[in-house]
Amino acid sequence: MPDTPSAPLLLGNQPGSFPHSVLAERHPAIIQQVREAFPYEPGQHRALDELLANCTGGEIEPLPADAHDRDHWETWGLGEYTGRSWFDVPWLWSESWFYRRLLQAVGYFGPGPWQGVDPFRPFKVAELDSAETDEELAALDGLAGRPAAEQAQALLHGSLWGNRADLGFRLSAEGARAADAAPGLVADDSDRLWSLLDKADGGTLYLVADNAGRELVPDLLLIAHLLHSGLIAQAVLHVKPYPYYVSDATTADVVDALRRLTGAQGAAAAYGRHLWSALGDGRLTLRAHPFSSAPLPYAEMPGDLRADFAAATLTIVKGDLNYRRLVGDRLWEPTTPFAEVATCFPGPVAALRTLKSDVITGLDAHTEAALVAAEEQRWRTSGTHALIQVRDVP
Ligand SMILES: O=P(O)(O)OC[C@@]1(O)O[C@H](CO)[C@@H](O)[C@@H]1O
Repeated sequence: MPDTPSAPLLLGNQPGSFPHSVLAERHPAIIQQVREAFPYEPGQHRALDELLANCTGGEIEPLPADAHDRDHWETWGLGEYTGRSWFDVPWLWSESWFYRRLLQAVGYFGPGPWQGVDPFRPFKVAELDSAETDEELAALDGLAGRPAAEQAQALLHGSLWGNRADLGFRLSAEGARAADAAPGLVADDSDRLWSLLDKADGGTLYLVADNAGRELVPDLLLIAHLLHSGLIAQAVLHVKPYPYYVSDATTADVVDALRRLTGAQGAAAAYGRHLWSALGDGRLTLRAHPFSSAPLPYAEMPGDLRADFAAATLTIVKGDLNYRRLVGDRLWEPTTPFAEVATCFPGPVAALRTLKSDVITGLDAHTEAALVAAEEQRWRTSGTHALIQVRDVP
């Protein structure tokens, strides 16, 4: 085992830092957006008021004795953190706790009439129904005549940059779009990604999804293309067991995305039908493991999930949060080798992520210097840069 240096864990208790702004500003904004999107009843408004007060100035409270997931949260550190400020526990932990508590406040876990009603659904649906999605789907027809490898690379990039379609991020970073002029890959291991799949010749691709809508659609298109071209024989798609980080994909979002594809025209509809039948005949499988919305890094994944990922030819891990969970939610030196900090993962893994938090590894010194010279530290959180990083040996 290489002697990997460690780095400070990210907490939310430094005013002016990105994690602090998420806890102090983004979470209240999300509560407001959700409140405005639904005709909630008085009990839900009261619970949202309480959550707002608690998440900004209160202490972490225990779950009700009969909460269905109390045992999970006890295992994940709730006992240890109860009574502490949300700002003083690991940032990764307090963010997940926020979504767990928000769902509780709106009655998502029931019992009752609001059980299972996704508080983020209106935002996800609006995005899926948008003109931008129409344009992206129509563009597939132009790709259809190109060589398979070129199509695959274009769809990989679609999946990568689709990660900018993050509704929670946009709530507090509307200005980020203005920096469109200088997007760029800060690390690109895509050749290694393709060579892993090529070598397996009909292997199994796992994809750990991130956001629904305009990220999930290109993720699904990538999977459809790789299945159709025969580069992979099977795919496994990990989604969240419940609504999370505003736009994270659940099974319901996969169904919505597939219906959107099959209801489109041309190549998009063909891909949609292909995925529909792949689900029916077992070539595409869905998973919604409880640990997918756990407040912990992948280093702490349970044995059953570890065994599942170990079966993959390659696992593509999408998005910023999954990256934080993969390498550890720490302020690494940007040149820390990715392969050293992703050792927790039980098989070949590729991270596809746009940069939306301070966590970064695997940069070469020249790239880091160029980013700092151009943008000071803004490149870390602006969502205008992206990476493809691969660790190919377990
Ligand atoms: O995982 P995703 O959807 O790419 O990004 C999630 C995100 O918006 O949320 C976190 C802050 O709340 C950051 O890690 C990141 O900016």
